[in-house]
Amino acid sequence: MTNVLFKTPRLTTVQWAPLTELLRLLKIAPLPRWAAAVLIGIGFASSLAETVGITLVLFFLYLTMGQVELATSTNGLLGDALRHVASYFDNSTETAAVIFILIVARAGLAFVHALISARIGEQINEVTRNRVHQQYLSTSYSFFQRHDEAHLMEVLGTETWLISGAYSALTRIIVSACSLLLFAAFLFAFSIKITAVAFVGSILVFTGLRQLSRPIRLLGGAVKRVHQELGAHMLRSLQGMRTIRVYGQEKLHQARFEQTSAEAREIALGLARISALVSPLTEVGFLLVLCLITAFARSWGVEFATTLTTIALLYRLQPHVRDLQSDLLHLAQIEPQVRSIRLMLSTDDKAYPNPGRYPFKKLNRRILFERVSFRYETDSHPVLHELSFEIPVGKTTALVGASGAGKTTIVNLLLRLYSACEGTIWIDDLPLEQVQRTDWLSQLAIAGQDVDLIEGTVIDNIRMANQAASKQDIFQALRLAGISTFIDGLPDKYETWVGQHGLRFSGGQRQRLGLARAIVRNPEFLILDEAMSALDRNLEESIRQAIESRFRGRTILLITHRLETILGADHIVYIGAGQALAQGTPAELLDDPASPLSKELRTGRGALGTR
Ligand SMILES: Nc1ncnc2c1ncn2[C@@H]1O[C@H](COP(=O)(O)OP(=O)(O)OP(=O)(O)O)[C@@H](O)[C@H]1O
Repeated sequence: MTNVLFKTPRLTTVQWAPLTELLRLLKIAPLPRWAAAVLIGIGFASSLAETVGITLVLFFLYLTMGQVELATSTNGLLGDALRHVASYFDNSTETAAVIFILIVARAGLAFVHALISARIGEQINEVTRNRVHQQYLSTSYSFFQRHDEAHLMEVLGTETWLISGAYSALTRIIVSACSLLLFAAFLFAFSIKITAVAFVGSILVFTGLRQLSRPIRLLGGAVKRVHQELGAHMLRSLQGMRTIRVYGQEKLHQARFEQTSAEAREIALGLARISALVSPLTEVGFLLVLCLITAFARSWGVEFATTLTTIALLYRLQPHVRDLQSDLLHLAQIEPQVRSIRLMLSTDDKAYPNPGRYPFKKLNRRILFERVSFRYETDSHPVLHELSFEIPVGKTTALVGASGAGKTTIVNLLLRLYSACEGTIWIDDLPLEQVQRTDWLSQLAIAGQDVDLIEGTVIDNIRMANQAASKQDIFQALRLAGISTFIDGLPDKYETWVGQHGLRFSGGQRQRLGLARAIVRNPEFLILDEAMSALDRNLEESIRQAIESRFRGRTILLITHRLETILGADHIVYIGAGQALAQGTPAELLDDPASPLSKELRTGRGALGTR
């Protein structure tokens, strides 16, 4: 990913790459149809008001200096235009009034342009933000394994906000381009020769300034990288706060943060230095062009009025060229961010979970794994290899096996976080992938060893599993999970704020919150993946009994290393090296001297599969 983002396109494409990139992004987050036409129209009208205004200002000067005769005797279109103007206005007050109206009109148009541009820009920001967020929630779960959190935060939290700026720059580029065209048309009509000199000179200035685009783009890429690194440092410090302090790593982490922070400052300064060059270089470049024009005009004997008008127009043209350059450079600077948003929004390189076709009401007979193989990465070793076993409905099945045998992976497949690479998981008579995902998940709940607590209150955390749960349901679930007394004793009780890691709760309390969360869903199929591993035996036993009586007749999948729990199950599946090595009732497995369960029992362990 990082390589793709910072890969530098061929030099020939570098100049216009930022514009192309933005236009490609805008296709994904489309503009209202009328926007471009209206903005170009306003830009054009504004330029027209400006060019006509300049011509009138010149006429006004001739008028006040008593030089109208001389000016209107000029040949060519300028003479025609001035004669035309002279036939309308014979006093300076009227001319000044029209100039004033034109200036006000231009200012009004600029205001309307800014309003529309801001409105559409914010709309694009919003659409982009929402789509990136939606992308995070809808792409395959494995997508997140390949991207670091800092990058995902940077794209959603920072980069999506840059799009309105990019869009405003684009609209200003359109307006500046309109102005340039109109100025060029006026100049061309007044004097072809001078326009040719101005054109060649402007192209040289423009090309010279465009050379800044490459370093700016590279620095823009560096900004992205350094921001991402800063984000990674921040996440590390916040998420690893306890570890950093426990191991006394504060100085080291502060030093690393400061180093990246200093790098960010240097890059920002580099950008500021290059951007600051635009204005003086444009001014000097245009001054040279004006000198050239004056020299050529003299040697070609061009009339004074024509020379003066073209110079005035060219002088007014200069800010437009400068703005155009600044906006193009701004786009070049944020191109890496625009590209990263586009790549994030692109659906071509991403997989999406299959929503499934068939509605699903109730699990009736069994869940069957049939020769299921799975690997996390395409080229990695399979974690599950032609695994076959059954989870009978309405019973408690214990999944046993050594650490790393693949038990949680089986749960991940059942939760449809991943899909089997080969083989089929049957839900009664339907392959799991074909069952409507939302229907299937509505029947399911999981409590695990590590509980994903979110920023929010205790109630918010429990409601993650069931938004419709009443407070009464939540209290009952917490009671069943054996944590209600503790919560009742907290100053804010159920409104107590639970941080991301729930660090104010002990490991066992966090697990019980996770259990309450699963219980409140009232599932037909409950998965307990080492969900009580942090509890003492007595507490585990009492909660397990409470859960069993509450969910009697429903399907429970239990992953545990505790022997008593395993022996209390209706059905046991023993997993080893990604395969089911044995399965049956506890009695069947204990009676079979070859079964791994009876072998382990003979070794006299109190816990199974811990090797
Ligand atoms: N997201 C992942 N990406 C790559 N490999 C993974 C991922 N999750 C698990 N694995 C690998 O898959 C194998 C099985 O892991 P799994 O968590 O399913 O084992 P487990 O039987 O639940 O172990 P434990 O009892 O220790 O929880 C391990 O070798 C592990 O490294």
